[in-house]
This record gives sequence, C-alpha cells and structure tokens, in this order.
Amino acid sequence: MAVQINPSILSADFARLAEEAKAAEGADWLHVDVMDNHFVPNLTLGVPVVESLARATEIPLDCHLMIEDADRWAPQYVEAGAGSVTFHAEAAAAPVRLAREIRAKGARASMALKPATPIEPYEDLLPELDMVLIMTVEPGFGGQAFLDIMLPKIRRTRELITKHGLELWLQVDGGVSASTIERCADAGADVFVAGSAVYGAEDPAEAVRALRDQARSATATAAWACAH
Ligand SMILES: O=C(CO)[C@H](O)[C@H](O)COP(=O)(O)O
Ligand SMILES: [Fe+2]
Repeated sequence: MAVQINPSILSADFARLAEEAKAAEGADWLHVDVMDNHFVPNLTLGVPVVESLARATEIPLDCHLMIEDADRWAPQYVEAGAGSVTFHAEAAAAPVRLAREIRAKGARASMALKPATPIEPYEDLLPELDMVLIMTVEPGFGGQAFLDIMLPKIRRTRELITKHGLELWLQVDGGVSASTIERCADAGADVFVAGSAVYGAEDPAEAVRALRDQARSATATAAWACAH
C-alpha cells in the first residue's frame, strides 16, 4: 500500500513558491490551498499563480479549492495545470457532473468534506472520484490542531472504499504531523497533507522523509491494509 506525502504551500513563503516547492524534495504532490474569503475566512491565490507554479515545478499540483461556486471554477484549475483538483462537497451544486468534467479534462477528481459533513450521503458518488479528502481541521488556516474526532470518519470512509472495491485515494488534511500521522494511517488514510510540519521544519525534505517512514510503518500494521 503506497503512502503519499503532499506538503502544503500554505505554510511556505509565498514570495518564493518555486524554491519552496524544490525544498520539499521527495514530495509526491504539492498541495495548493485556494481560498476565496467566502467559503472560508481567508484569501490565498488563484488561477494565475497555479499556472505559474505548474510551469515552475516538476512536482504535480494537488489543488484544494476552498471556494464557492466550485462548479464554475474547478475546471479552470485543470486548464491551469493541476494534476488533481479537489472541490468541497459543500460548495458543488452538481458534484457528479463536476467530477466527470475534471476527469474529462485530464486531471484526477477529488471531493473534500468539512468536519461536520458526513461521508455516508456520498457513498454512491465514490466511483466518480479518484480521491476523497477528509478535513481534520476546519478549513481556512494552516497550523491548527488536529481533530481526533475525525478518526472514525476516516475509518468509515476506508470501509466504504473497501466495500465497493474502489481504487480511491483517501487524503487527510489539517494538523497532520509526526504526532498524528500514524493515527491517520491506522484509520485508513493513504495521502497525507502536511503544511506546518514540513515548511515549519528546519529541513523540509527530511520532514517529508520522516513523515513517509512513519506513515509506511503504521500502514504496514493497519488492519485495513493487511486485509488487502
Ligand atoms: O487546507 C488547509 C487548511 O484549510 C491546509 O492544507 C492545511 O491546514 C495544512 O496546514 P497544516 O498541516 O499546518 O494544518
Ligand atoms: Fe488543504
């Protein structure tokens, strides 16, 4: 079972994004948090920055859209060069149509759930997706404390993926660090976003390696992974 570590540039220096991408050497994807100050109370970056970043780095971009009107904007992030586009279930009027459009344009389609949004109503949509993102903080800011109460939701999502025999990645985002990543892996996550734990470290590349080692060993003994 492969684990992936996606550093979040929300915690990087926005004036040096291309260099910061290189500093997290060994990362599987670069996680790009797009916030519009409406869906979340914070404002970050948009399509032009994603376009420039896609040209400036070889690492594929994992765009997490914390924006309203996802149906209108998400396809533009595929055109800007994102390899994976995550829209929020709470912000998409037609999630199936949107996932199909993202895939048709050539990117991986992913759907995120805020902490208070359950996975169960979306069970039938899972085959339309390449990844589900379970938020482990309220979206909007980096550096927040991990919400342990999300662990059962991660577990239930993994059970649904297994039940339907899907090749779906399960991403966790928010407060993922050396002290929480093992619990996430044990519960069923296989893609880990880490902002402050990578860019707040003295050596971001070493932080990526260490997080990967921890996630790998926790996955090796996890009941959900052993059953495969
Ligand atoms: O989507 C996000 C916040 O809404 C970020 O990806 C996330 O918070 C990463 O930062 P950290 O690892 O420091 O929590
Ligand atoms: Fe994010």
